[in-house]
Amino acid sequence: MSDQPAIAIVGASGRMGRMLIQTVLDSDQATLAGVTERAGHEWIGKDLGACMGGADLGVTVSDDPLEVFAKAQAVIDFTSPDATVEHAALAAQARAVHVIGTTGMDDSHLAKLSAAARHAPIIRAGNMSLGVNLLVQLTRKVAQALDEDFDIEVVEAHHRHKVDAPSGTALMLGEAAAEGRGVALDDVADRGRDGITGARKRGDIGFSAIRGGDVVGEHDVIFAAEGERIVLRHLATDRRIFARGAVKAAIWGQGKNPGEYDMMDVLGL
Ligand SMILES: NC(=O)C1=CN([C@@H]2O[C@H](COP(=O)(O)OP(=O)(O)OC[C@H]3O[C@@H](n4cnc5c(N)ncnc54)[C@H](O)[C@@H]3O)[C@@H](O)[C@H]2O)C=CC1
Ligand SMILES: O=C(O)C1=N[C@H](C(=O)O)C[C@H](O)C1
Repeated sequence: MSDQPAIAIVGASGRMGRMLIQTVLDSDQATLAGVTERAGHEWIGKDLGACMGGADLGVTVSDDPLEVFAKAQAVIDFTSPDATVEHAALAAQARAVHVIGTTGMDDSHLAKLSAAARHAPIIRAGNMSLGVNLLVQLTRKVAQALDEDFDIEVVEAHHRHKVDAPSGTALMLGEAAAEGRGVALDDVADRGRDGITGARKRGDIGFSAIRGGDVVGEHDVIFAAEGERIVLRHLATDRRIFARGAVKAAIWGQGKNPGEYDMMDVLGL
């Protein structure tokens, strides 16, 4: 076996799936173990290269994750919460590092991931880019330095196909702001303003989501006081930043003990 990890990509035809496959194929530090799509998808049983509009790669798109994971040291998963939970159990069975970018998880999904992480490492982040993970750190620091005279608002924009809101990144930023303030996000989050909402509650952390066109991902954390405003901003213009982070995580996770990790661990932030 080569010392480069073989990586399985699930959700091969997705916006992130395609980007991840290309990133692994271009990497000199990892190889492609195989790819999956959901049962019934038109790519199943076909050659991946042809599906992606190029020459044959000799890799057949599978709908059997366990068969693909058995050949892999890592699985990268940007699919849906229900699919990710199923993949987590199978990746744990195969003792493969599971890198999860999927967002929109609820508490029951997270509990199942924690159970799987008892058997193999899981690295999960709502955003795998270096820039956003730095922004998370900055947000925590700024929130720590300012008092509640500064109202905190997180504003995010994404493409028209995104199905969850607020984005995983917005929630990471909100969590960091709450931590900086020494409060629990659940106690202060204001996620759905509409109609006669009443004046803003002091100390709340507000979230707003814009959906349209092909926006890759934009996040502002606004600290607004009387007479001044600080805006921390990240603009993603290319999904490669997420794919590079995920492949880095898959490599970093090799040899790690079972448990739950995030991109702060991978990036050493
Ligand atoms: N953490 C991060 O850095 C990022 C996270 N994301 C998240 O990744 C997820 C996917 O995003 P996109 O690629 O834009 O969505 P997409 O809808 O383009 O792709 C998802 C793919 O997963 C496939 N899929 C669904 N169930 C499956 C199953 N059981 N087995 C195999 N494949 C299955 C779908 O058929 C689809 O091709 C979302 O939750 C999104 O928020 C997206 C970009 C960056
Ligand atoms: O769905 C997306 O596209 C993205 N999802 C992630 C999120 O929910 O924050 C990361 C990135 O913003 C793109």
